[in-house]
Amino acid sequence: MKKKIVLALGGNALGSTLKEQMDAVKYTSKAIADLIEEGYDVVVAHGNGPQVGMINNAFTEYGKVDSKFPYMPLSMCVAMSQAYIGYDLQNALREELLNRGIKKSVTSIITQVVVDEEDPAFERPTKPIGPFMTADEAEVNRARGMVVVEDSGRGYRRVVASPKPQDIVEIDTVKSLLEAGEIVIACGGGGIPVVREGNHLKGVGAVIDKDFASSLMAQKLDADSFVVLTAVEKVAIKFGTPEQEWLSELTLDTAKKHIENKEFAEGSMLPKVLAGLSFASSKPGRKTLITSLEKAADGLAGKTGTWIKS
Ligand SMILES: Nc1ncnc2c1ncn2[C@@H]1O[C@H](COP(=O)(O)OP(=O)(O)O)[C@@H](O)[C@H]1O
Ligand SMILES: NC(=O)OP(=O)(O)O
Repeated sequence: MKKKIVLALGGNALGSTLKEQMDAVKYTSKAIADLIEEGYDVVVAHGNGPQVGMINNAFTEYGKVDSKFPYMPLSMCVAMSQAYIGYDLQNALREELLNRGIKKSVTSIITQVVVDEEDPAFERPTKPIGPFMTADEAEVNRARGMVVVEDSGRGYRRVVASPKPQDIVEIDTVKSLLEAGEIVIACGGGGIPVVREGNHLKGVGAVIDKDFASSLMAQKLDADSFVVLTAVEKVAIKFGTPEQEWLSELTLDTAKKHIENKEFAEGSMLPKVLAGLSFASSKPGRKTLITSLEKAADGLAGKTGTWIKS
């Protein structure tokens, strides 16, 4: 039987600017097409931090030129980022598959993800979006009402609320397309954050973490494996120190111990490990792989990467 996998693509698979994105998606599509050729049924999710920040900044700047222009909600900017990235990614993947003689349609689904309006994350913005800033630019933007934090010595970045995903509105559509043998791109940028108001879905100002949203999607699709693709081949403890130790496997217990010891950086590796743990512990037999895009096929073949198993 074919194996179902959900891939979560990190920032290095997409680039930050349009030129970088157009180049990166070609490269990324080759790695995804390799997995499709190997016989995996694939659903792809992706991040949007740089892109959603760029879109939001563009509307803010335009608002200064045209005072009649209405405020553009962050939820709408997430929707735009899904289309902006999905358009390039689905075309690159479609072309790569055709070049290999594989005829499969690739579809990006505008995906809404339900969050809890009472989620404490709304009171404590943590998700970095947009470009890095200098200390002076950070001050100017703080005066405009943005929350800006210093990011691990790399500069300053705007942060926004990042509530936990509770439900995926379009999950049945994703399931149907997957069962029909199509390649689906869904939960882009963690999904458009919405809250339910009866039959109405109201967009809210936040950016959901794509690792948490794609872990939830993998659980709802009953995927065999959840695969988090980032810039490192494995997860490490004592990361970035001379004692750094790459890990091939994390059990639920060892992962919890390393989390308590603060081995995984908040805002980068920690959400990946937590999202991976959530999938691996949701049903016996489910496994999460964290590795790089280049090593995805080797990782799935059990040759590398960090596997999280229950
Ligand atoms: N313990 C760790 N093990 C491995 N990488 C880590 C660790 N802590 C932090 N990192 C860093 O986290 C990065 C992944 O986070 P990030 O770049 O935010 O993800 P994304 O690929 O989704 O954009 C890795 O490339 C690495 O530089
Ligand atoms: N939404 C999201 O998690 O984006 P990044 O992966 O780019 O941070």
